[in-house]
Amino acid sequence: MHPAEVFDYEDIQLVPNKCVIESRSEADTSVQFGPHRFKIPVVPANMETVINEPLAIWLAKRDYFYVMHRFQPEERRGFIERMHEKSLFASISVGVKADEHAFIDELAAANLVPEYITIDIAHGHSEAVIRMIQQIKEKLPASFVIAGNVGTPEAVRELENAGADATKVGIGPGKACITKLKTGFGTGGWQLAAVRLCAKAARKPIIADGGIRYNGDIAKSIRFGATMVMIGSMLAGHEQSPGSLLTIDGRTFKQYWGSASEKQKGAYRNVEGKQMLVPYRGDIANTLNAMEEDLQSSISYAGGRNLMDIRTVDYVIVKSSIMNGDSY
Ligand SMILES: NC(=O)C1=CN([C@@H]2O[C@H](COP(=O)(O)OP(=O)(O)OC[C@H]3O[C@@H](n4cnc5c(N)ncnc54)[C@H](OP(=O)(O)O)[C@@H]3O)[C@@H](O)[C@H]2O)C=CC1
Ligand SMILES: Nc1nc2c(ncn2[C@@H]2O[C@H](COP(=O)(O)O)[C@@H](O)[C@H]2O)c(=O)[nH]1
Repeated sequence: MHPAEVFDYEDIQLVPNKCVIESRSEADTSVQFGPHRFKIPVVPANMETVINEPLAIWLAKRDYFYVMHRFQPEERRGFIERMHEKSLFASISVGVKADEHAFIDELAAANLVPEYITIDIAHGHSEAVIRMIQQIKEKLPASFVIAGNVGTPEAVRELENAGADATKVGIGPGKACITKLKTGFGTGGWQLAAVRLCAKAARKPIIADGGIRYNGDIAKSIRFGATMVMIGSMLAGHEQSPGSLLTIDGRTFKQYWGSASEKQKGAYRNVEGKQMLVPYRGDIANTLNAMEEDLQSSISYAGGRNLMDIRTVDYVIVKSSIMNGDSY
């Protein structure tokens, strides 16, 4: 890989084009992803401190994408039923162990078909994920399958060839992640470049997952080939976020922990995530509205009218990668 091709969000600036709209409100940020069209190309991370059932309902009712986490497996069947009773789409996560294969069989036998199924494991370029994709495609062919996480073009191609409808890119760039420090592997520090390489190889949509620190990083992800952007820490600090609210020295925070943290696992075994606090940010509606408005502005700077007009703008690399502010 040429060094010039290795960069992260903070290293890139997009180059403006002549504006063709009279108001930012004319810019259309919506995106088609699988069977639905969503208001913005943003999905809260499928983590226990980021999404829960009330927030999933809130998001689905307002045309935002969501992916429910997989850490209360006994709740998932009822969750799908309750979403469908409300005429809302059901979007769940699964792992790859034997009981997860049994769960897919159970859904198929009950004719319960989630609109979206995300296969969520740390190292998604594996036979275990390929087997799970194949099983879902055989038993629940109408479900849109998102597989991950991966960090290479080869992995994207292999999971797509196995039947995945979308792949999720990002090994170790997350705020609560310590994979890069504990294992030496991943896309931490060059996540945006990894999204670019993966998107060039992809024939299906890519989700850029992890490392988003500013709203402008959403536009940068779209520029480099993502169709959807998964966000954890920036969406964990809200009134609706499941983590507990804490006040320290007069400042309010919400809990945020990695899905591979000791807190999530209940034991210090194969830990690749940490627990932390994120500033409390109030109503998530305001944050999502701000993301939409900033994306409308991005589209205007791109000289376009629609989200995908961002794809073709020029860019410059302005400085070297750092570790994205993360620490162990
Ligand atoms: N995006 C990211 O960078 C990362 C995300 N995570 C998140 O943490 C959660 C837990 O992830 P995960 O531990 O994969 O889930 P699981 O504990 O469900 O593991 C899934 C399966 O994959 C195996 N496995 C996991 N990692 C590896 C590996 N490196 N090599 C070989 N086999 C492996 C596990 O076996 P065994 O446990 O016996 O090895 C298990 O059988 C998920 O939500 C995941 O998304 C975790 C780390 C990185
Ligand atoms: N290496 C780890 N990555 C994790 C863990 N839990 C979640 N994640 C990934 O992070 C993103 C969110 O990133 P953010 O920068 O927006 O906060 C999430 O979607 C997962 O892919 C973990 O324990 N270890």
